[in-house]
Amino acid sequence: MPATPPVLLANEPGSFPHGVLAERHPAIIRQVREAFPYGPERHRALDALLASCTEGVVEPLPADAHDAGRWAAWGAGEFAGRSWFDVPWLWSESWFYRRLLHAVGYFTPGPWQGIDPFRPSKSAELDAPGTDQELGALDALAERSPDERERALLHGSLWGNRADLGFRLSAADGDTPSGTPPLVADDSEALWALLPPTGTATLCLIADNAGRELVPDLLLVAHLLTRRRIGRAVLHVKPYPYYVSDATHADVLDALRRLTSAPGAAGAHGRTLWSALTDGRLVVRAHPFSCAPLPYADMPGDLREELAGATLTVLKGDLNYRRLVGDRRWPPTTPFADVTAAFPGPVAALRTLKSDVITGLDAATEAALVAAEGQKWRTSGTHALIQVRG
Ligand SMILES: O=P(O)(O)OC[C@H]1O[C@](O)(CO)[C@@H](O)[C@@H]1O
Repeated sequence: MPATPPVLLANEPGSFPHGVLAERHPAIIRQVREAFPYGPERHRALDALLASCTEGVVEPLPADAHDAGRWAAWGAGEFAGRSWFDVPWLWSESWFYRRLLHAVGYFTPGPWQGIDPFRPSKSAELDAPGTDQELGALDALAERSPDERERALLHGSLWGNRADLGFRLSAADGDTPSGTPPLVADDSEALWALLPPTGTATLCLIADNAGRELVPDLLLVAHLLTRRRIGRAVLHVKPYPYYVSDATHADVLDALRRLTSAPGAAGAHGRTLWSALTDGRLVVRAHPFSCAPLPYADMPGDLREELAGATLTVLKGDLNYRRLVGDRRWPPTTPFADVTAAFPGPVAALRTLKSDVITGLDAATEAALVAAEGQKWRTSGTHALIQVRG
């Protein structure tokens, strides 16, 4: 393995991480302000957060915050007093969402306690007419062979990470603007090989976004249960709202209701999931580490033990990928197996490319991407990967 590069910071103007802190976070604060009729106190707290995250320094959580100790252990003490731009990017992004929840009173006893500031946008996505069309497309899939169906559902889950629920029947479906292949790595055969139809496998699916990503994730789980490629699934979601659209338990219930009220194949999958939840074949977990600003290499013992017992853990999305391989600008040909060696048990990443982090490419693929797009392919979300380490 090449020398380990440093973790990404956001202190280089013009870089992708810098843009996230300098532009995306202020835009998220604007979006949240408009999501609900928050009172003056909440607006003042949002003003203070805006000033802190753009020009200020990391300030510790109030000592009585329920998770002050946890965040202290995760680095809040070490980074206090430093510019948000000078601490690891993964850390400052994660800290932003924790501070945002503080600003809107999510954890504070009172009327705003437990109100997800991102709920309006999550609901709009789930309720959009496009979702009906996409769910309707499942009926046409029923006429395809089981293998084709399975492949389409895997790709639905993969591309759902782009918030683009398309049940693609082939890897070459869709074009990238530069004409390069959408999939930069495809270990799907290895994934299927890990899940033969014996009905005994346990799948841990570490979910990413709610709505139009979570729906195809759930459909994939329903299909795997039905085909007995798995006997049990554990769906890991976030314990509180995070990274705008990350799925919480409430979002799982919303998605499930959307499915069970749909006609045709979507409704049937919804009922499969409902009964799997009630009989324990499907379990939802919200481990605190799911919102940790740390790589999975640092996961606590209880989570490590749980994932070690899974036949396969699937991690969805860009952020989970960054946490899986380390939030570093690896040479793209760094072997995926090497950077995931510390992960307990077989692991698969399903992700569209939305940050600079990438591993496991072959040299020809990297060269073709760079020739066609410079470095844009890393962050544009038009490429995706399926990587597996058995
Ligand atoms: O929803 P995903 O796929 O985890 O993507 C989130 C990505 O968006 C960003 O927050 C900003 O683009 C990245 O930091 C992060 O990796």
